[in-house]
Amino acid sequence: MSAPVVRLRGLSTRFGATWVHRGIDLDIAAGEVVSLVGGSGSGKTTLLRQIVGLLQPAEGEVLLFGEPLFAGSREVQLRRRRRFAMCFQQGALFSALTVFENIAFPLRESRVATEAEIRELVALKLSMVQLQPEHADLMPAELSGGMIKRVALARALALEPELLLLDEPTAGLDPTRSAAFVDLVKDLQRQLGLTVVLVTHDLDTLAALSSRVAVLAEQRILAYDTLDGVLQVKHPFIEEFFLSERSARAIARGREA
Ligand SMILES: Nc1ncnc2c1ncn2[C@@H]1O[C@H](COP(=O)(O)OP(=O)(O)OP(=O)(O)O)[C@@H](O)[C@H]1O
Repeated sequence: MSAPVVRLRGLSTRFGATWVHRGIDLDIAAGEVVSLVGGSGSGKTTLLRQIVGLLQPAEGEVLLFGEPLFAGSREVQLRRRRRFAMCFQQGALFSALTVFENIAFPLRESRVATEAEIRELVALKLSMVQLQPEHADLMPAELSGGMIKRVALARALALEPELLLLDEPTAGLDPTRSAAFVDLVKDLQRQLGLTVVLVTHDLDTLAALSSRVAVLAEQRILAYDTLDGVLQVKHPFIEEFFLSERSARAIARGREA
C-alpha cells in the first residue's frame, strides 16, 4: 500500500506558555477529502500551516508523500513543494498583479513553462475554475468574493498539485455562491484525483465534501472518521457542534448537494 499523502506524528504546538496541540497523529490517504473542524482557537489553521511547512511544530513530524517535509536537498524539497498547494482564507492574491499575473506567478517562479505555455496554462486554469478569459485582465480589487476564491484556486492548481489545502474555502460567501464553490471543488477533486484537506466551520460544506472528518478539541484529535462515524462519538463538543437542530439541517442540506 502506498504511503499516506499526509502523515502527522506526535505533533505538538506551543505558542509561549500555551500548548495548542499535544501529540497529534493523523494519516490522510490519497484521494481523501478530510475536513478539520474544531472550536475557535483549537488550532485548525495552525495545523494546515504546519502541513505546508509555514510553521514548525514544537515536537513531532510532518511527512508528505511518505517523506519528512524538509528531507533531502533543496532540489528535492522544491520538487516536493510543487506537489502541494494551499488556498488561504482571504485568497491572499497579490493586489498589485492582475488575475493573469497571479495565476502565472507560480509557473514563472518555478520556471517550468515558456511564456507561450504560461498563457495557455493560465487560460486553462481560468476555465477550470469557471472564469472567463476576459477576467484575466482584472485586478483583485475588481473581483467579487467568489471570484477571488476562484482565482486563488486557479493559482493553487497552476502547478498541478496532488494535495490541496483549503482554509475556510466558503467563508464570506452567501449560501448560493458557497454551494457553487463547493460543487466546483468537488468536481475538480474528482477530475484531478486530488487529496484535499480543508478547514471549515460550515457544516453544509463539510457534509458535501468530506470523505472523513477530523475533530480537533482538547489539544488533540478527538475523532477521525466518516461524518456518520463522528456523529456516533459521545462527547460534549461533538454533540454541540454537530447535533444541534441547526447543524442537523445543514448536514442534511450538504448531503443533498
Ligand atoms: N503565530 C502565532 N503566535 C502566537 N499565537 C498564535 C499564533 N498563531 C496562532 N496562535 C494561537 O494559537 C491558537 C490556534 O490558532 P488557529 O488560528 O490555528 O486556530 P483556529 O482553530 O484556526 O481558529 P479559528 O477557527 O478561530 O480561525 C489561537 O489561540 C491563536 O491565538
